[in-house]
Formats: sequence, C-alpha cells, structure tokens
Amino acid sequence: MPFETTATIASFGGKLLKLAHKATSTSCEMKLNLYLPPQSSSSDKKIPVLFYLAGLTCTGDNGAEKGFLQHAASKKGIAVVYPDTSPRGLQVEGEDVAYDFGSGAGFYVDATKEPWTKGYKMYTYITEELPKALFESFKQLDGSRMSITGHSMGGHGALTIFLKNPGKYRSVSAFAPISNPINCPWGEKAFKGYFGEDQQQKWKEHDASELVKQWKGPLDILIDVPQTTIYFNSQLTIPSHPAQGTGDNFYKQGQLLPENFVKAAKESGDDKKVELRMQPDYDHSYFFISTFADDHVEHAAKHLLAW
Ligand SMILES: N[C@@H](CCC(=O)N[C@@H](CSC=O)C(=O)NCC(=O)O)C(=O)O
Repeated sequence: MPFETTATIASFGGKLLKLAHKATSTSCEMKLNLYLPPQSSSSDKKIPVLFYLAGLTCTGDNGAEKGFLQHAASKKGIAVVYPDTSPRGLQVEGEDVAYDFGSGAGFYVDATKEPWTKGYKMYTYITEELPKALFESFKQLDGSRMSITGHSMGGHGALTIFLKNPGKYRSVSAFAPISNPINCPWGEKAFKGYFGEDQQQKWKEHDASELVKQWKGPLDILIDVPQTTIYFNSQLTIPSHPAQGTGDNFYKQGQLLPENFVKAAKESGDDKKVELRMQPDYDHSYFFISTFADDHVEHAAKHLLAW
C-alpha cells in the first residue's frame, strides 16, 4: 500500500519523513520513519538503505529521535528506515499487558501460535512487505543495497534476519543485542508466546547463536555491548562475575548473552569475524546507541558503498 507522509522534518541536511501505510502482514496501519540524506535529492544515483530495528517498548520514533544515525548517514549518503516494533491495536487479548510481549515487543518473528497469528508477523513485514512498499514508492532508494542494524530486541531482529537471508543484506551490526534468546528470560517468554513451548525447532530458527553455526562463508559483524570487559574479534574471555556498578543491567541479568554468539561464531569457522566491543560505563539506553551510531553507519557504509 502507498505511504501517507504525515510530517517532513529537516535533519542533518536531509529529510526525516514520518510515514504510515496499511500493512497486510500485520493487519493494521504501520507507522515508520524514513531518513533521506541530502544526496537523495542532489544526485541521480540511487542510494543504499540501512534498516534500524528498535527494542522493547519502542516505536519507529526512538531511533529516529535519539539514535543519531542520521549524522553519519547524511555524510555517507545512506537512507535509514526506522520501523515500528509490533503491530498496533489489533485487540488481541493480552497484547497490552506486559512491556516485553505483545505491543512494542513483536520480536521480529511470525507468530505461529493463536491468537498472535492475527498480525504478529513482524518477520514478514520487515523482510518482505516493508522493503517492497518502500522501493515501489521511493524510487531514489536502491533495493539491491540494504544493510540492517538494531538495538536489544532489535539487535536480535537484525542478526537473525541477516543470518536467515544470505545475500539479501550487505551487512549487519547490533547494539546490545539479545544474542541467544532461547536461553534468556525475554526470549523464552516471547518464543513460548509466539510459537508455543513445544516448538523448540522453531525457537532455534530465530536464535542468532544457533543460526550463526549454519552460516556458510565469511562474516563481518560489529556488536557493541555496554560493560567493562574487553572482547575483540572473537578473542573471547568469559568473565566469572559480571562487572558491577555502571553498565547494562540487562546484560548483567543474562538477557543479552553476546558471549554465546561470539563462541558459536568462533566455533563455526575462522572466517567468521565478530567484533564484539564491550564499552565501559555505558548503559542500555540511547545515550549508548547515539555514542556509537557513527561506527555502525560506517560499518554498513563499508559494505553498502563497496560496489
Ligand atoms: N520498561 C522496561 C524497559 C524497556 C527498555 O529498556 N527498552 C529498551 C529496549 S530493551 C530491549 O529490547 C528501549 O530501547 N527503550 C526505549 C528508550 O527510548 O530508551 C523496564 O521497565 O524494564
């Protein structure tokens, strides 16, 4: 369906469009933000696209307003898409009960368990319906050059969507991603609800630490996690006691488990480069994301602008 543009806001020399469209996969109107860098109006060349998937409780506004990805995107000539994190207002019983399930918590999967099959199809929305609609409506976007990144639940979405679709995205990176959802409380709750407790194979199909074991060929992934221990290029040191004090409470609670992802990548081959940077003192918030946003856009640009 075509997009309605509800606002146009100047940002870093380009334009942030607030968009809405009726989506079939999610059975509702979906809102999103699209950042068009200055190059999209000053050049005839099509511009590549970076998808930013947000975390629990977010809409497409959190990243657009607080993530600061537009700063580097405007310099590199990259468009940024900020989708919503779930369908809205479907009147599914229980969808607004908890912050970590239902509204604002679609987990970028297609639910197979009732009653969530009604529209909790964020995997299809993000990988198929949204890009198709965008490339039909915005001819200056280059559908053959897409990258993906995300935060927390959105980091899980970015990693799994990239790993499940070889060749579709040029690169992936993540901020504090839920890296092994089948082994953390957030993931267990979501997958139990959207797939069912007995669907272990389905759970694994949406777990980055499982998917990376099956990846064929080289990988180049950037992950930033707020904490106080240093990891670099798969050189793994698992802390016996997670650091206390400042840092990421969700990491400390075992919700993120990035070590499991690095370990799985490392075990699956020497050509899997995962640069996991533990960033001292930062917390899980958008202060962390905005600080390292330039690096993640640079990482995407390295792949999007290479050919
Ligand atoms: N309200 C919850 C915490 C929710 C939260 O921290 N959400 C994060 C993403 S967490 C993983 O997906 C977020 O991005 N929030 C929006 C923001 O603008 O910061 C609680 O009470 O624990």
